[in-house]
Amino acid sequence: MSKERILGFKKDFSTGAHFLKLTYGISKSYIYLSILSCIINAVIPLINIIMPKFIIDELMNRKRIETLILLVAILVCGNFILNLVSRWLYAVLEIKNIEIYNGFDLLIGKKVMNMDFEKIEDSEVLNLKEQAIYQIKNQNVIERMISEGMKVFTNIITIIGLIAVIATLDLYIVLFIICIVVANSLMYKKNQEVRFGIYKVLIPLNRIVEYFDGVINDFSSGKDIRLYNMSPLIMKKYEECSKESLNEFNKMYKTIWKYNGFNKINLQIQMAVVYAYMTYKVFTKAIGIGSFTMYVSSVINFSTTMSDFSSTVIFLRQMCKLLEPYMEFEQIKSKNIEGTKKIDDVKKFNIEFKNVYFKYPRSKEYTLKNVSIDIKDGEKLSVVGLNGAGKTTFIKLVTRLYEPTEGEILLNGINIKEYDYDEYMKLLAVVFQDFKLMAFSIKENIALNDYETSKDEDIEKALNEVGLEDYISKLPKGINTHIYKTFEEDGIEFSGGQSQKLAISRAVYKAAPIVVLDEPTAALDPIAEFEIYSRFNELIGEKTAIYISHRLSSCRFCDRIAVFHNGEIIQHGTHDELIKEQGSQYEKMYMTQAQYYV
Ligand SMILES: Nc1ncnc2c1ncn2[C@@H]1O[C@H](COP(=O)(O)OP(=O)(O)OP(=O)(O)O)[C@@H](O)[C@H]1O
Repeated sequence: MSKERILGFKKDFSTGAHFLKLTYGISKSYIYLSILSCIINAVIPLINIIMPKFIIDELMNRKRIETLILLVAILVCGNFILNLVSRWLYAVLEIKNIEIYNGFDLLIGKKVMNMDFEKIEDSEVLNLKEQAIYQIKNQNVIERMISEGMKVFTNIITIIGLIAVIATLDLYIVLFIICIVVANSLMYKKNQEVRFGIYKVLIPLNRIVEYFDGVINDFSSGKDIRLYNMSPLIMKKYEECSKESLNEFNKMYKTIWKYNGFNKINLQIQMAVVYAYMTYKVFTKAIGIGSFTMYVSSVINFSTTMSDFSSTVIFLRQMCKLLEPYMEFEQIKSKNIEGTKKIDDVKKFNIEFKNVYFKYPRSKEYTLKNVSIDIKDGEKLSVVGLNGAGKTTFIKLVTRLYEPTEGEILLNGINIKEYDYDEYMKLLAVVFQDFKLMAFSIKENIALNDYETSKDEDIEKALNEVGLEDYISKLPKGINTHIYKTFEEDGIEFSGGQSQKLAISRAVYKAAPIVVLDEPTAALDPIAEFEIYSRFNELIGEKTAIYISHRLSSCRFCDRIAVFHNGEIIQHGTHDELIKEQGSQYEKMYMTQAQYYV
Protein backbone atom coordinates (compact mmCIF):
# COMPACT_ATOMS: atom_id res chain seq x y z
CA MET A 1 0.00 0.00 0.00
CA SER A 2 1.43 3.41 -0.95
CA LYS A 3 2.41 5.90 1.76
CA GLU A 4 -0.29 8.27 0.52
CA ARG A 5 -2.98 5.62 0.94
CA ILE A 6 -1.79 4.80 4.46
CA LEU A 7 -1.87 8.50 5.36
CA GLY A 8 -5.36 8.74 3.83
CA PHE A 9 -6.53 5.82 5.98
CA LYS A 10 -4.92 7.35 9.07
CA LYS A 11 -6.60 10.69 8.44
CA ASP A 12 -10.02 9.10 7.94
CA PHE A 13 -9.50 6.98 11.01
CA SER A 14 -8.66 9.99 13.17
CA THR A 15 -11.69 11.89 11.76
CA GLY A 16 -13.89 8.91 12.62
CA ALA A 17 -12.37 8.64 16.10
CA HIS A 18 -12.86 12.37 16.68
CA PHE A 19 -16.55 12.18 15.82
CA LEU A 20 -16.96 9.10 17.93
CA LYS A 21 -15.49 11.07 20.84
CA LEU A 22 -17.82 14.00 20.19
CA THR A 23 -20.78 11.60 20.01
CA TYR A 24 -19.68 9.95 23.24
CA GLY A 25 -19.60 13.41 24.82
CA ILE A 26 -23.21 13.99 23.78
CA SER A 27 -24.56 10.54 24.78
CA LYS A 28 -22.48 7.77 26.33
CA SER A 29 -25.32 5.23 26.30
CA TYR A 30 -25.70 5.69 22.54
CA ILE A 31 -22.31 4.08 21.96
CA TYR A 32 -22.90 1.15 24.36
CA LEU A 33 -26.37 0.43 22.95
CA SER A 34 -25.02 0.59 19.41
CA ILE A 35 -22.33 -2.01 20.22
CA LEU A 36 -24.97 -4.30 21.71
CA SER A 37 -27.12 -3.84 18.61
CA CYS A 38 -24.12 -4.81 16.40
CA ILE A 39 -23.53 -8.04 18.25
CA ILE A 40 -27.18 -9.05 18.11
CA ASN A 41 -27.50 -8.22 14.43
CA ALA A 42 -24.41 -10.32 13.67
CA VAL A 43 -25.68 -13.36 15.53
CA ILE A 44 -29.16 -13.46 13.88
CA PRO A 45 -27.97 -14.51 10.35
CA LEU A 46 -25.55 -17.06 11.81
CA ILE A 47 -28.36 -18.84 13.70
CA ASN A 48 -30.45 -18.91 10.53
CA ILE A 49 -27.65 -20.45 8.51
CA ILE A 50 -26.45 -23.07 10.99
CA MET A 51 -29.68 -24.32 12.54
CA PRO A 52 -31.48 -25.32 9.27
CA LYS A 53 -28.50 -27.61 8.46
CA PHE A 54 -29.02 -29.54 11.69
CA ILE A 55 -32.77 -29.72 11.13
CA ILE A 56 -32.39 -30.99 7.52
CA ASP A 57 -29.69 -33.50 8.56
CA GLU A 58 -31.95 -34.81 11.32
CA LEU A 59 -34.87 -35.08 8.84
CA MET A 60 -32.72 -36.87 6.26
CA ASN A 61 -31.08 -39.29 8.72
CA ARG A 62 -32.22 -40.16 12.25
CA LYS A 63 -35.61 -38.33 12.24
CA ARG A 64 -35.88 -38.06 16.09
CA ILE A 65 -38.99 -36.04 16.98
CA GLU A 66 -37.66 -34.64 20.34
CA THR A 67 -34.41 -33.53 18.72
CA LEU A 68 -36.32 -31.95 15.84
CA ILE A 69 -38.62 -30.11 18.27
CA LEU A 70 -35.61 -28.94 20.26
CA LEU A 71 -33.77 -27.73 17.15
CA VAL A 72 -36.83 -25.90 15.77
CA ALA A 73 -37.48 -24.41 19.25
CA ILE A 74 -33.90 -23.10 19.42
CA LEU A 75 -34.27 -21.62 15.95
CA VAL A 76 -37.68 -20.03 16.60
CA CYS A 77 -37.05 -18.82 20.17
CA GLY A 78 -33.55 -17.64 19.32
CA ASN A 79 -34.91 -15.65 16.39
CA PHE A 80 -37.82 -14.34 18.43
CA ILE A 81 -35.73 -13.12 21.36
CA LEU A 82 -32.87 -11.71 19.29
CA ASN A 83 -35.24 -9.94 16.88
CA LEU A 84 -37.25 -8.55 19.76
CA VAL A 85 -34.14 -7.11 21.42
CA SER A 86 -32.88 -5.89 18.06
CA ARG A 87 -36.18 -4.04 17.35
CA TRP A 88 -36.18 -2.54 20.83
CA LEU A 89 -32.60 -1.34 20.37
CA TYR A 90 -33.53 0.05 16.97
CA ALA A 91 -36.32 2.15 18.51
CA VAL A 92 -34.10 3.35 21.37
CA LEU A 93 -31.29 4.25 18.98
CA GLU A 94 -33.72 6.15 16.73
CA ILE A 95 -34.55 8.42 19.68
CA LYS A 96 -30.88 8.67 20.61
CA ASN A 97 -30.12 9.70 17.02
CA ILE A 98 -32.28 12.79 17.54
CA GLU A 99 -30.34 13.55 20.73
CA ILE A 100 -27.06 13.22 18.82
CA TYR A 101 -28.34 15.36 15.96
CA ASN A 102 -29.50 18.07 18.37
CA GLY A 103 -26.21 17.82 20.25
CA PHE A 104 -24.22 18.55 17.08
CA ASP A 105 -26.63 21.34 16.22
CA LEU A 106 -25.84 22.92 19.58
CA LEU A 107 -22.09 22.44 19.11
CA ILE A 108 -22.23 24.23 15.75
CA GLY A 109 -24.43 27.01 17.15
CA LYS A 110 -22.10 27.52 20.11
CA LYS A 111 -19.07 27.65 17.82
CA VAL A 112 -20.75 30.25 15.58
CA MET A 113 -21.77 32.43 18.52
CA ASN A 114 -18.29 32.32 20.06
CA MET A 115 -16.38 32.85 16.85
CA ASP A 116 -14.63 36.16 16.23
CA PHE A 117 -17.19 38.53 14.72
CA GLU A 118 -15.04 39.25 11.66
CA LYS A 119 -15.17 35.55 10.79
CA ILE A 120 -18.94 35.41 10.48
CA GLU A 121 -18.92 37.75 7.52
CA ASP A 122 -15.89 36.14 5.87
CA SER A 123 -17.20 34.33 2.79
CA GLU A 124 -14.59 31.56 3.12
CA VAL A 125 -15.65 30.87 6.69
CA LEU A 126 -19.31 31.10 5.65
CA ASN A 127 -18.76 28.51 2.92
CA LEU A 128 -16.91 26.27 5.35
CA LYS A 129 -19.68 26.62 7.91
CA GLU A 130 -22.27 25.88 5.24
CA GLN A 131 -20.39 22.76 4.20
CA ALA A 132 -20.08 21.61 7.82
CA ILE A 133 -23.74 22.26 8.56
CA TYR A 134 -25.00 20.90 5.25
CA GLN A 135 -23.36 17.53 5.75
CA ILE A 136 -24.58 17.19 9.30
CA LYS A 137 -28.09 18.54 8.82
CA ASN A 138 -29.04 17.70 5.24
CA GLN A 139 -27.01 14.55 4.82
CA ASN A 140 -27.34 13.19 8.38
CA VAL A 141 -23.65 12.34 8.14
CA ILE A 142 -23.15 11.77 11.86
CA GLU A 143 -26.11 9.43 12.20
CA ARG A 144 -25.14 7.56 9.05
CA MET A 145 -21.51 7.37 10.04
CA ILE A 146 -22.28 5.91 13.42
CA SER A 147 -24.82 3.41 12.17
CA GLU A 148 -22.55 2.41 9.27
CA GLY A 149 -19.56 2.25 11.64
CA MET A 150 -21.50 -0.17 13.81
CA LYS A 151 -22.43 -2.13 10.70
CA VAL A 152 -18.73 -2.67 10.01
CA PHE A 153 -18.39 -4.40 13.38
CA THR A 154 -21.53 -6.45 12.74
CA ASN A 155 -20.10 -7.45 9.34
CA ILE A 156 -16.74 -8.44 10.80
CA ILE A 157 -18.37 -10.75 13.34
CA THR A 158 -20.64 -12.27 10.66
CA ILE A 159 -17.73 -12.69 8.19
CA ILE A 160 -15.58 -14.50 10.78
CA GLY A 161 -18.50 -16.82 11.62
CA LEU A 162 -19.22 -17.54 7.92
CA ILE A 163 -15.57 -18.19 7.04
CA ALA A 164 -15.48 -20.69 9.89
CA VAL A 165 -18.51 -22.47 8.38
CA ILE A 166 -17.29 -22.37 4.73
CA ALA A 167 -13.75 -23.43 5.71
CA THR A 168 -15.16 -26.83 6.67
CA LEU A 169 -15.81 -27.35 2.90
CA ASP A 170 -12.98 -25.47 1.08
CA LEU A 171 -11.51 -22.00 0.90
CA TYR A 172 -11.35 -21.60 -2.93
CA ILE A 173 -14.95 -20.50 -3.00
CA VAL A 174 -14.07 -17.83 -0.41
CA LEU A 175 -11.29 -16.56 -2.71
CA PHE A 176 -13.66 -16.52 -5.69
CA ILE A 177 -16.21 -14.47 -3.75
CA ILE A 178 -13.49 -12.06 -2.57
CA CYS A 179 -12.52 -11.44 -6.26
CA ILE A 180 -16.14 -10.61 -7.15
CA VAL A 181 -16.44 -8.38 -4.09
CA VAL A 182 -13.23 -6.50 -4.97
CA ALA A 183 -14.54 -5.83 -8.52
CA ASN A 184 -17.86 -4.64 -7.14
CA SER A 185 -16.16 -2.51 -4.49
CA LEU A 186 -14.12 -0.68 -7.11
CA MET A 187 -17.35 0.12 -8.94
CA TYR A 188 -19.00 1.17 -5.71
CA LYS A 189 -16.07 3.46 -4.89
CA LYS A 190 -16.43 5.19 -8.26
CA ASN A 191 -20.16 5.38 -7.68
CA GLN A 192 -19.69 7.05 -4.31
CA GLU A 193 -17.11 9.48 -5.66
CA VAL A 194 -19.66 10.67 -8.21
CA ARG A 195 -22.38 10.78 -5.56
CA PHE A 196 -20.37 12.85 -3.09
CA GLY A 197 -18.55 14.91 -5.72
CA ILE A 198 -21.86 16.57 -6.46
CA TYR A 199 -21.97 18.24 -3.06
CA LYS A 200 -19.03 20.47 -3.92
CA VAL A 201 -21.23 21.96 -6.64
CA LEU A 202 -24.43 21.82 -4.62
CA ILE A 203 -23.21 23.58 -1.49
CA PRO A 204 -22.66 27.05 -3.00
CA LEU A 205 -26.00 26.62 -4.82
CA ASN A 206 -27.62 25.63 -1.56
CA ARG A 207 -26.33 28.81 0.10
CA ILE A 208 -27.99 30.86 -2.63
CA VAL A 209 -31.27 28.95 -2.33
CA GLU A 210 -31.19 29.34 1.45
CA TYR A 211 -30.63 33.05 1.06
CA PHE A 212 -33.68 33.32 -1.20
CA ASP A 213 -35.70 31.16 1.19
CA GLY A 214 -34.70 33.52 3.98
CA VAL A 215 -35.60 36.62 1.96
CA ILE A 216 -38.96 35.23 0.84
CA ASN A 217 -39.95 34.22 4.35
CA ASP A 218 -38.49 37.21 6.15
CA PHE A 219 -41.23 39.50 7.33
CA SER A 220 -38.97 42.56 7.18
CA SER A 221 -38.18 41.94 3.46
CA GLY A 222 -41.90 41.66 2.66
CA LYS A 223 -42.40 45.41 2.28
CA ASP A 224 -39.60 46.00 -0.24
CA ILE A 225 -40.50 42.86 -2.20
CA ARG A 226 -44.04 44.14 -2.65
CA LEU A 227 -43.32 47.81 -3.19
CA TYR A 228 -40.57 47.23 -5.76
CA ASN A 229 -42.19 44.12 -7.26
CA MET A 230 -39.02 42.10 -6.65
CA SER A 231 -40.82 38.80 -6.95
CA PRO A 232 -40.04 38.16 -10.71
CA LEU A 233 -36.33 38.85 -10.15
CA ILE A 234 -36.17 36.63 -7.07
CA MET A 235 -38.11 33.84 -8.82
CA LYS A 236 -35.82 34.04 -11.86
CA LYS A 237 -32.67 33.70 -9.75
CA TYR A 238 -34.28 30.94 -7.70
CA GLU A 239 -35.25 28.99 -10.82
CA GLU A 240 -31.78 29.38 -12.35
CA CYS A 241 -30.29 27.87 -9.23
CA SER A 242 -32.74 25.03 -9.07
CA LYS A 243 -32.16 24.25 -12.81
CA GLU A 244 -28.43 24.12 -12.22
CA SER A 245 -28.79 21.67 -9.33
CA LEU A 246 -31.20 19.49 -11.36
CA ASN A 247 -28.63 19.27 -14.15
CA GLU A 248 -26.01 18.12 -11.68
CA PHE A 249 -28.33 15.45 -10.26
CA ASN A 250 -29.12 14.28 -13.80
CA LYS A 251 -25.43 13.78 -14.59
CA MET A 252 -24.88 12.00 -11.30
CA TYR A 253 -27.73 9.49 -11.67
CA LYS A 254 -26.70 8.58 -15.25
CA THR A 255 -23.22 7.55 -14.05
CA ILE A 256 -24.58 5.76 -11.00
CA TRP A 257 -26.94 3.74 -13.18
CA LYS A 258 -24.00 2.39 -15.24
CA TYR A 259 -22.07 1.30 -12.16
CA ASN A 260 -25.12 -0.34 -10.63
CA GLY A 261 -25.74 -2.36 -13.83
CA PHE A 262 -22.18 -3.73 -13.73
CA ASN A 263 -22.67 -4.71 -10.10
CA LYS A 264 -25.87 -6.62 -10.80
CA ILE A 265 -24.30 -8.62 -13.68
CA ASN A 266 -21.39 -9.62 -11.39
CA LEU A 267 -23.76 -10.83 -8.71
CA GLN A 268 -25.65 -13.06 -11.17
CA ILE A 269 -22.37 -14.64 -12.38
CA GLN A 270 -21.41 -15.29 -8.79
CA MET A 271 -24.77 -16.92 -8.01
CA ALA A 272 -24.50 -19.24 -11.05
CA VAL A 273 -20.95 -20.32 -10.10
CA VAL A 274 -21.88 -21.00 -6.47
CA TYR A 275 -24.92 -23.13 -7.36
CA ALA A 276 -22.98 -25.07 -10.03
CA TYR A 277 -20.10 -25.76 -7.61
CA MET A 278 -22.34 -26.86 -4.72
CA THR A 279 -24.47 -29.08 -7.01
CA TYR A 280 -21.25 -30.70 -8.24
CA LYS A 281 -20.27 -31.35 -4.59
CA VAL A 282 -23.67 -33.00 -3.94
CA PHE A 283 -23.37 -35.17 -7.11
CA THR A 284 -19.88 -36.29 -6.11
CA LYS A 285 -21.30 -37.07 -2.62
CA ALA A 286 -18.84 -34.69 -0.98
CA ILE A 287 -21.76 -33.07 0.90
CA GLY A 288 -25.35 -33.96 1.84
CA ILE A 289 -28.56 -31.92 1.27
CA GLY A 290 -28.40 -30.29 4.74
CA SER A 291 -24.84 -29.17 4.13
CA PHE A 292 -25.80 -28.04 0.58
CA THR A 293 -28.37 -25.58 2.01
CA MET A 294 -25.98 -24.44 4.73
CA TYR A 295 -23.03 -23.89 2.37
CA VAL A 296 -25.08 -22.18 -0.37
CA SER A 297 -26.64 -19.91 2.17
CA SER A 298 -23.25 -19.32 3.90
CA VAL A 299 -21.50 -18.49 0.63
CA ILE A 300 -24.28 -16.17 -0.53
CA ASN A 301 -24.38 -14.52 2.88
CA PHE A 302 -20.60 -14.28 2.88
CA SER A 303 -20.73 -12.53 -0.48
CA THR A 304 -23.44 -10.09 0.60
CA THR A 305 -21.73 -9.39 3.94
CA MET A 306 -18.34 -8.89 2.28
CA SER A 307 -19.87 -6.51 -0.27
CA ASP A 308 -21.68 -4.78 2.52
CA PHE A 309 -18.46 -4.58 4.52
CA SER A 310 -16.38 -3.16 1.68
CA SER A 311 -19.05 -0.71 0.55
CA THR A 312 -19.56 0.38 4.16
CA VAL A 313 -15.83 1.02 4.56
CA ILE A 314 -15.82 3.05 1.32
CA PHE A 315 -18.94 4.86 2.43
CA LEU A 316 -17.43 5.57 5.84
CA ARG A 317 -14.30 7.00 4.26
CA GLN A 318 -16.49 9.25 2.12
CA MET A 319 -18.34 10.32 5.25
CA CYS A 320 -15.01 11.15 6.90
CA LYS A 321 -14.14 13.32 3.90
CA LEU A 322 -17.52 15.05 4.19
CA LEU A 323 -16.81 15.74 7.84
CA GLU A 324 -13.44 17.37 7.15
CA PRO A 325 -15.04 20.83 6.70
CA TYR A 326 -16.60 20.40 10.16
CA MET A 327 -13.16 19.62 11.63
CA GLU A 328 -11.69 22.62 9.85
CA PHE A 329 -14.56 24.80 11.02
CA GLU A 330 -14.19 23.52 14.56
CA GLN A 331 -10.51 24.41 14.56
CA ILE A 332 -11.01 28.08 13.64
CA LYS A 333 -9.25 29.87 16.41
CA SER A 334 -10.91 32.71 18.26
CA LYS A 335 -8.63 35.63 19.07
CA ASN A 336 -11.05 36.77 21.73
CA ILE A 337 -10.12 34.00 24.10
CA GLU A 338 -6.49 35.06 24.14
CA GLY A 339 -6.89 37.91 26.64
CA THR A 340 -6.68 36.78 30.24
CA LYS A 341 -6.19 39.96 32.27
CA LYS A 342 -8.83 40.44 34.94
CA ILE A 343 -10.60 43.78 35.27
CA ASP A 344 -10.45 43.57 39.10
CA ASP A 345 -12.06 46.34 41.07
CA VAL A 346 -11.17 49.15 38.70
CA LYS A 347 -13.58 52.03 39.16
CA LYS A 348 -12.29 54.46 36.55
CA PHE A 349 -12.28 53.74 32.84
CA ASN A 350 -10.14 55.77 30.43
CA ILE A 351 -10.14 54.70 26.81
CA GLU A 352 -7.38 55.71 24.46
CA PHE A 353 -7.00 55.12 20.70
CA LYS A 354 -3.30 55.31 19.76
CA ASN A 355 -2.57 55.67 16.04
CA VAL A 356 -5.22 53.16 15.11
CA TYR A 357 -5.48 51.99 11.50
CA PHE A 358 -8.12 49.50 10.45
CA LYS A 359 -8.91 47.53 7.31
CA TYR A 360 -11.91 45.18 7.11
CA PRO A 361 -10.90 41.59 6.36
CA ARG A 362 -10.24 41.16 2.63
CA SER A 363 -10.55 44.94 2.07
CA LYS A 364 -7.73 46.76 0.35
CA GLU A 365 -8.53 50.21 1.74
CA TYR A 366 -8.15 51.42 5.29
CA THR A 367 -11.51 52.31 6.84
CA LEU A 368 -9.84 54.04 9.80
CA LYS A 369 -6.58 55.94 9.45
CA ASN A 370 -4.34 57.09 12.24
CA VAL A 371 -7.14 57.57 14.75
CA SER A 372 -5.84 58.87 18.07
CA ILE A 373 -8.19 60.05 20.77
CA ASP A 374 -8.37 59.94 24.52
CA ILE A 375 -11.74 59.44 26.23
CA LYS A 376 -11.47 60.22 29.91
CA ASP A 377 -13.44 58.43 32.59
CA GLY A 378 -16.94 59.86 32.82
CA GLU A 379 -16.53 61.85 29.61
CA LYS A 380 -19.32 61.94 27.02
CA LEU A 381 -17.91 61.85 23.50
CA SER A 382 -20.09 62.50 20.49
CA VAL A 383 -18.91 60.99 17.19
CA VAL A 384 -20.19 62.71 14.06
CA GLY A 385 -19.46 62.59 10.34
CA LEU A 386 -20.90 61.88 6.93
CA ASN A 387 -22.23 58.46 5.91
CA GLY A 388 -19.41 55.97 5.58
CA ALA A 389 -16.95 58.17 7.50
CA GLY A 390 -16.04 55.30 9.86
CA LYS A 391 -18.09 56.11 12.99
CA THR A 392 -19.63 52.66 13.47
CA THR A 393 -16.30 51.04 12.65
CA PHE A 394 -14.71 53.11 15.45
CA ILE A 395 -17.29 51.63 17.83
CA LYS A 396 -16.79 48.12 16.50
CA LEU A 397 -13.14 48.40 17.53
CA VAL A 398 -13.94 49.65 21.06
CA THR A 399 -16.36 46.76 21.46
CA ARG A 400 -13.74 44.23 20.26
CA LEU A 401 -15.85 43.05 17.33
CA TYR A 402 -12.71 43.72 15.30
CA GLU A 403 -9.07 44.27 16.18
CA PRO A 404 -7.09 47.28 14.89
CA THR A 405 -4.88 46.44 11.92
CA GLU A 406 -2.23 48.75 13.36
CA GLY A 407 -1.98 50.81 16.54
CA GLU A 408 -3.71 49.98 19.79
CA ILE A 409 -6.70 50.74 21.95
CA LEU A 410 -5.98 51.05 25.64
CA LEU A 411 -8.20 50.79 28.67
CA ASN A 412 -6.51 52.42 31.63
CA GLY A 413 -3.21 52.13 29.75
CA ILE A 414 -3.50 48.42 28.87
CA ASN A 415 -4.32 47.09 25.41
CA ILE A 416 -7.97 46.00 25.47
CA LYS A 417 -7.15 42.69 23.80
CA GLU A 418 -5.18 41.68 26.89
CA TYR A 419 -8.30 41.73 29.06
CA ASP A 420 -10.42 38.65 29.54
CA TYR A 421 -13.07 38.96 26.83
CA ASP A 422 -16.11 38.23 28.99
CA GLU A 423 -14.98 40.58 31.74
CA TYR A 424 -14.33 43.34 29.21
CA MET A 425 -17.78 42.83 27.72
CA LYS A 426 -19.31 43.33 31.15
CA LEU A 427 -17.96 46.89 31.08
CA LEU A 428 -19.92 47.79 27.97
CA ALA A 429 -23.57 48.65 27.41
CA VAL A 430 -23.95 49.01 23.65
CA VAL A 431 -26.84 49.84 21.36
CA PHE A 432 -26.03 49.50 17.66
CA GLN A 433 -28.18 51.07 14.97
CA ASP A 434 -28.95 47.57 13.71
CA PHE A 435 -29.74 46.17 17.17
CA LYS A 436 -31.64 42.91 17.30
CA LEU A 437 -34.58 42.05 19.50
CA MET A 438 -35.23 38.34 19.89
CA ALA A 439 -38.51 36.46 19.72
CA PHE A 440 -38.38 36.09 23.52
CA SER A 441 -40.36 37.89 26.22
CA ILE A 442 -39.70 41.59 26.91
CA LYS A 443 -38.14 40.64 30.23
CA GLU A 444 -35.82 38.08 28.60
CA ASN A 445 -34.86 40.63 25.95
CA ILE A 446 -33.79 43.08 28.62
CA ALA A 447 -32.30 40.88 31.32
CA LEU A 448 -30.92 38.29 28.86
CA ASN A 449 -28.86 35.67 30.72
CA ASP A 450 -29.99 37.05 34.11
CA TYR A 451 -33.67 36.76 33.32
CA GLU A 452 -34.32 34.00 35.87
CA THR A 453 -32.83 35.96 38.75
CA SER A 454 -33.74 39.47 37.62
CA LYS A 455 -36.31 41.47 39.56
CA ASP A 456 -39.37 42.74 37.70
CA GLU A 457 -38.95 46.17 39.38
CA ASP A 458 -35.49 46.53 37.83
CA ILE A 459 -36.83 45.69 34.39
CA GLU A 460 -39.71 48.14 34.85
CA LYS A 461 -37.29 50.81 36.04
CA ALA A 462 -35.17 50.39 32.88
CA LEU A 463 -38.32 50.57 30.74
CA ASN A 464 -39.46 53.64 32.63
CA GLU A 465 -36.20 55.43 31.93
CA VAL A 466 -36.74 55.12 28.19
CA GLY A 467 -40.44 55.98 28.43
CA LEU A 468 -41.86 52.53 27.61
CA GLU A 469 -43.09 51.45 31.04
CA ASP A 470 -46.61 52.93 30.72
CA TYR A 471 -47.21 51.22 27.41
CA ILE A 472 -45.89 47.82 28.49
CA SER A 473 -47.65 47.80 31.86
CA LYS A 474 -50.96 48.03 29.97
CA LEU A 475 -50.25 44.84 28.00
CA PRO A 476 -52.12 41.82 29.48
CA LYS A 477 -48.87 39.97 30.16
CA GLY A 478 -46.80 43.10 30.91
CA ILE A 479 -43.07 42.46 30.73
CA ASN A 480 -43.74 38.78 30.08
CA THR A 481 -45.29 39.60 26.69
CA HIS A 482 -43.46 37.96 23.81
CA ILE A 483 -41.90 40.12 21.15
CA TYR A 484 -43.09 39.14 17.64
CA LYS A 485 -45.74 36.55 16.90
CA THR A 486 -43.15 33.91 15.94
CA PHE A 487 -43.86 31.73 18.98
CA GLU A 488 -46.83 33.33 20.73
CA GLU A 489 -50.12 34.35 19.17
CA ASP A 490 -50.42 37.34 21.48
CA GLY A 491 -46.83 38.40 20.85
CA ILE A 492 -46.27 42.08 20.15
CA GLU A 493 -44.89 43.84 17.08
CA PHE A 494 -43.21 47.01 18.29
CA SER A 495 -42.87 50.04 16.07
CA GLY A 496 -39.33 51.00 15.01
CA GLY A 497 -39.11 53.67 17.70
CA GLN A 498 -40.50 51.43 20.42
CA SER A 499 -38.03 48.73 19.46
CA GLN A 500 -35.21 51.24 19.70
CA LYS A 501 -36.39 52.32 23.15
CA LEU A 502 -36.42 48.69 24.22
CA ALA A 503 -32.89 48.22 22.92
CA ILE A 504 -31.81 51.27 24.92
CA SER A 505 -33.53 49.91 28.02
CA ARG A 506 -31.46 46.74 27.63
CA ALA A 507 -28.32 48.90 27.86
CA VAL A 508 -29.77 50.87 30.79
CA TYR A 509 -30.56 47.64 32.65
CA LYS A 510 -27.04 46.34 32.12
CA ALA A 511 -25.75 49.34 34.09
CA ALA A 512 -22.24 48.94 32.66
CA PRO A 513 -19.66 51.71 33.26
CA ILE A 514 -19.07 52.42 29.55
CA VAL A 515 -22.07 53.25 27.38
CA VAL A 516 -21.84 53.10 23.59
CA LEU A 517 -24.79 54.30 21.55
CA ASP A 518 -24.84 54.23 17.75
CA GLU A 519 -27.61 56.55 16.55
CA PRO A 520 -29.79 55.70 19.54
CA THR A 521 -32.63 58.00 18.58
CA ALA A 522 -32.72 57.59 14.79
CA ALA A 523 -36.13 55.91 14.86
CA LEU A 524 -37.65 58.00 17.64
CA ASP A 525 -40.34 60.61 17.20
CA PRO A 526 -39.27 64.19 18.07
CA ILE A 527 -40.92 64.06 21.50
CA ALA A 528 -39.41 60.70 22.40
CA GLU A 529 -36.06 61.91 21.14
CA PHE A 530 -36.36 65.04 23.25
CA GLU A 531 -37.28 62.91 26.27
CA ILE A 532 -34.27 60.64 25.78
CA TYR A 533 -31.96 63.64 25.40
CA SER A 534 -33.41 65.43 28.42
CA ARG A 535 -32.80 62.31 30.43
CA PHE A 536 -29.49 61.68 28.78
CA ASN A 537 -27.42 62.72 31.80
CA GLU A 538 -29.77 60.78 34.06
CA LEU A 539 -29.50 57.70 31.84
CA ILE A 540 -25.77 57.85 31.43
CA GLY A 541 -24.96 59.42 34.80
CA GLU A 542 -21.26 59.43 35.60
CA LYS A 543 -20.48 56.77 33.04
CA THR A 544 -18.11 57.12 30.14
CA ALA A 545 -20.16 57.39 26.95
CA ILE A 546 -19.46 57.28 23.23
CA TYR A 547 -22.33 58.36 21.20
CA ILE A 548 -22.92 58.55 17.41
CA SER A 549 -25.60 60.77 16.00
CA HIS A 550 -26.48 62.48 12.79
CA ARG A 551 -28.62 65.02 14.72
CA LEU A 552 -25.96 67.49 15.61
CA SER A 553 -28.17 69.40 18.00
CA SER A 554 -27.82 66.39 20.29
CA CYS A 555 -24.09 66.98 20.58
CA ARG A 556 -24.89 69.64 23.16
CA PHE A 557 -25.29 66.86 25.71
CA CYS A 558 -21.74 65.72 25.17
CA ASP A 559 -18.49 67.07 26.62
CA ARG A 560 -16.58 66.67 23.40
CA ILE A 561 -17.20 66.00 19.73
CA ALA A 562 -14.99 64.02 17.32
CA VAL A 563 -15.62 64.68 13.64
CA PHE A 564 -14.81 61.73 11.36
CA HIS A 565 -14.15 62.15 7.68
CA ASN A 566 -12.90 59.40 5.35
CA GLY A 567 -11.77 57.33 8.32
CA GLU A 568 -9.85 60.10 10.05
CA ILE A 569 -10.65 62.39 12.96
CA ILE A 570 -10.41 65.77 11.34
CA GLN A 571 -11.69 67.89 14.25
CA HIS A 572 -12.33 67.43 17.91
CA GLY A 573 -13.38 69.73 20.71
CA THR A 574 -16.54 71.12 22.30
CA HIS A 575 -19.52 72.26 20.24
CA ASP A 576 -18.64 75.91 20.90
CA GLU A 577 -15.04 75.40 19.81
CA LEU A 578 -15.91 73.50 16.62
CA ILE A 579 -18.71 75.78 15.48
CA LYS A 580 -16.28 78.69 15.54
CA GLU A 581 -14.07 77.00 12.92
CA GLN A 582 -15.62 78.66 9.89
CA GLY A 583 -15.88 76.43 6.80
CA SER A 584 -14.99 73.33 8.82
CA GLN A 585 -16.79 70.01 8.28
CA TYR A 586 -18.60 70.36 11.61
CA GLU A 587 -19.71 73.91 10.97
CA LYS A 588 -21.02 72.95 7.51
CA MET A 589 -22.92 69.93 8.79
CA TYR A 590 -24.36 71.84 11.74
CA MET A 591 -25.45 74.84 9.69
CA THR A 592 -26.98 72.63 6.96
CA GLN A 593 -29.15 70.93 9.55
CA ALA A 594 -29.92 74.11 11.47
CA GLN A 595 -31.33 75.91 8.42
CA TYR A 596 -34.32 73.55 8.38
CA TYR A 597 -35.25 74.60 11.87
CA VAL A 598 -35.30 78.35 11.34
N1 LIG B 1 -18.16 44.64 7.30
C1 LIG B 1 -17.59 45.47 6.44
N2 LIG B 1 -16.74 45.03 5.50
C2 LIG B 1 -16.15 45.87 4.63
N3 LIG B 1 -16.35 47.20 4.64
C3 LIG B 1 -17.20 47.69 5.55
C4 LIG B 1 -17.86 46.86 6.49
N4 LIG B 1 -18.66 47.63 7.29
C5 LIG B 1 -18.48 48.88 6.85
N5 LIG B 1 -17.62 48.93 5.83
C6 LIG B 1 -17.17 50.10 5.10
O1 LIG B 1 -16.48 50.94 6.01
C7 LIG B 1 -16.78 52.29 5.77
C8 LIG B 1 -17.23 52.95 7.07
O2 LIG B 1 -18.44 52.37 7.48
P1 LIG B 1 -19.14 52.76 8.86
O3 LIG B 1 -20.33 51.90 9.03
O4 LIG B 1 -18.12 52.77 9.92
O5 LIG B 1 -19.56 54.25 8.54
P2 LIG B 1 -20.47 55.24 9.39
O6 LIG B 1 -19.68 56.49 9.54
O7 LIG B 1 -20.95 54.61 10.63
O8 LIG B 1 -21.66 55.45 8.37
P3 LIG B 1 -23.23 55.78 8.61
O9 LIG B 1 -23.31 57.19 9.07
O10 LIG B 1 -23.81 55.62 7.25
O11 LIG B 1 -23.74 54.79 9.59
C9 LIG B 1 -17.84 52.32 4.68
O12 LIG B 1 -17.20 52.64 3.47
C10 LIG B 1 -18.36 50.92 4.63
O13 LIG B 1 -18.70 50.53 3.32
